[in-house]
Amino acid sequence: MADFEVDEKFSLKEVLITFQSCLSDNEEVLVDSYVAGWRVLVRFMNSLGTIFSFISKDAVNKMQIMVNHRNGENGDKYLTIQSMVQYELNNNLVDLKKRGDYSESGCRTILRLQRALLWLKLFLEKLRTSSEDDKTSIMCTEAYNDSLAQHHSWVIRKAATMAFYALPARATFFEVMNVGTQEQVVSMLEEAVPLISKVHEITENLYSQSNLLELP
Ligand SMILES: CCCCCCCC/C=C\CCCCCCCC(=O)N[C@@H](COP(=O)(O)O)[C@H](O)/C=C/CCCCCCCCCCCCC
Repeated sequence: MADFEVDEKFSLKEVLITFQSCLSDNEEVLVDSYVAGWRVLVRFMNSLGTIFSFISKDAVNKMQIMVNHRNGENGDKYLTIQSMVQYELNNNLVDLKKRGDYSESGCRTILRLQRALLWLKLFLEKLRTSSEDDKTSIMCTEAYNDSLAQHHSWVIRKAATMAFYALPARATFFEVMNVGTQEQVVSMLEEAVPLISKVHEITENLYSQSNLLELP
C-alpha cells in the first residue's frame, strides 16, 4: 500500500463500499480495507477545515503505522485484524500492561481506531434518525461522550468538543456527503450503520476474547 495523500471528492457511498470490502467471507476484518475506510473519512474531515487537523493528524499517524506493518517483512501476518492479533500475541509484540517497546503495535493502533469506529457508528446513527433542526455539533458531542471521551485526557476532550462546534449544519452536512437528497442520505445511512456496526462488533469480540480492550 502507498503512503497517504489527500484525495479529492468525498462521498458517503465510498465509505459504504470501502467498509463493505472490509469483511471477508468468513467475517475476518481486512486491514487494508479497514485503513482505506479511515482514509476516506479523514479526507472528509479535512474538507471541513483545519480546526480538525489535530484529529486527522493522529488518525493518519495510526493509519500509517498499519501501512508500515502491512509493507513490512511480516506484512502477510497483518492481512486481517484476526491474523494480526494472533501473530503479535504469539510473538510477544504487544505492550499488555504498560507502554514499552511496542507502542506502535498493530493491536494497540487498531484498538485506538476501533474506539473511534464506535464514535462513528454512534454519530452516523444519530444523523440517520435526526430531524431537520437537530444540531450536528450536539450529535457529534453526544456520540463522543458515549465512546472516545472516556479514553481521552481533559485537554483532548476540551479541544475535541470545541472543534465540534465548527461542524456545518445538518443540511450542509447531508449535502457534502454527495449522495443526493436528504432522503437518499438517510437511506444510505440505513445501509452504512449496520455495516460499520458489524465491523466494530467483530473486532470488539476478538479484542474482548483476547483481553486486549485496555491496552496502554
Ligand atoms: C460519513 C461522513 C460523516 C462522518 C465523518 C467523520 C469523519 C471522521 C474522521 C476521522 C475520525 C477521527 C479518528 C480519530 C482517531 C483518534 C484516535 C485516538 O483516540 N487517539 C488518541 C489516543 O491515541 P494514543 O495517544 O493513545 O496513541 C490521541 O491521544 C488523541 C488524538 C487527538 C484527538 C482525538 C479526538 C477524536 C475525536 C473523534 C471525533 C471526530 C469528529 C470529526 C467530525 C467530522
